[in-house]
Amino acid sequence: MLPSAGIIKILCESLQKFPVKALVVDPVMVSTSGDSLSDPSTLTYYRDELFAMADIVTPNVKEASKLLGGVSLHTIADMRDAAESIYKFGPRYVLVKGGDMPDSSEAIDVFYDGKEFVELRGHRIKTRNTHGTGCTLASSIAAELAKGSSMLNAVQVAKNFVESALHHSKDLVIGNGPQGPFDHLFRLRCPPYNIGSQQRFNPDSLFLYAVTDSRMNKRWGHSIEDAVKAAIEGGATIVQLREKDIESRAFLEAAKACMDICKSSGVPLLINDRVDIALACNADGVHVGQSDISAREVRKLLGPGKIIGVSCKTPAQAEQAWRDGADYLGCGGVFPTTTKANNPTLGFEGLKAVCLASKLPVVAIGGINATNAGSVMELGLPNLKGVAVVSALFDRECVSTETRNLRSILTSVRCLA
Ligand SMILES: Cc1ncc(COP(=O)(O)OP(=O)(O)O)c(N)n1
Ligand SMILES: Cc1ncsc1CCOP(=O)(O)O
Ligand SMILES: [Mg+2]
Repeated sequence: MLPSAGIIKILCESLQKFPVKALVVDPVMVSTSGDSLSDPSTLTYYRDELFAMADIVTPNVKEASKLLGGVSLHTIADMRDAAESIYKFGPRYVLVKGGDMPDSSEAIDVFYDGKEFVELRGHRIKTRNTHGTGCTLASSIAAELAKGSSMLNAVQVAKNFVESALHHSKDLVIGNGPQGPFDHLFRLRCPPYNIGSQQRFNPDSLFLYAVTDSRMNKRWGHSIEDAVKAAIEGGATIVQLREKDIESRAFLEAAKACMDICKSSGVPLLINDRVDIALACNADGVHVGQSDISAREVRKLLGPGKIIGVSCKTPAQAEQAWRDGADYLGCGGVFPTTTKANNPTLGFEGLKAVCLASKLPVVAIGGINATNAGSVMELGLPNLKGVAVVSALFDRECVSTETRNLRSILTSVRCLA
């Protein structure tokens, strides 16, 4: 908070003398509650001195209006115009935050890089505990930039963090004023972070991802529960129920039983495609593909604490999945597969392209078995966390033996790395 022109001047001089790696300027002029927090003479100094040095400027709509001489901002189009005008003051990027826009079911921020606009959409969390959201967002952006993130990435991560913190603090009752504080340390306060007793997603759990298939189980006379039990016994680190031809009622019963099995072993259980089943059995998450409900919609339905995986075959799909709030990407078919009809084979080149384009953890899928799993992990891509396997585990008589064998192959590659 820079309350006077003199202080902004001193700050600018200091920044010239001691340049910083990235400068995030949150022009704290009007609080969410509407209070003016700086003297009117600061306006010129913000616009003419500080903004030109900034990597990003992050006004809320009231501040954007003030910076632009009191223009009214009521629509996304107004926010875009404001971002364009503020960009002319010289920062590299502008983020106009729409959290205070009335009558909107979403919290939409407009990001502008001088050429293109990106609308960042989040859930509007109904709570009075919003004190300090702007400061938190700006600080989170700075922290992400310090970690080496790109600007859009940093903004998205920061926005996700604020949304999660708001969600986890929404029912706190502290203090009397119109606004309450929110809890930045919510991840420590409720280690489950997830709803219920589940653990927050650990990308290392993608190491050996067992994906079930009801036809294969039928062929070998295995129930879904037995197959899942055997996969976990053999060392599967995460399980997905991919049951394409089972009736909903039977699926839910099996999913509930599998939840009990997975919970007692500390292995996350995801449901393929079916958000309804995931909600009904309180699964750890959902995996969706490009023709399923989007990750953004799934996130709205499941909330911030659940795991969402998205199948991606291209860098563009990976970028979209990240924007939509996915936790990991499933990339494949790396090799030809007969488990999923008409699934294009990407090969190592396709897998590499997706991994390199994203910061999200990736699990490779498609035709992976004991003979080729090692070669996938030997690619040594830092965000490639593991392999997802269907037939090489479940189209076999002894699921636990196959899983154990694959796990030991993956472990030996990891030990050599
Ligand atoms: C881990 C993982 N990766 C990819 C997929 C494929 O999902 P999708 O493209 O939606 O195809 P279906 O599995 O629904 O046929 C997956 N299931 N799991
Ligand atoms: C679901 C899916 N998505 C891409 S490939 C594939 C099938 C993987 O099955 P398998 O491991 O038997 O090749
Ligand atoms: Mg699907």
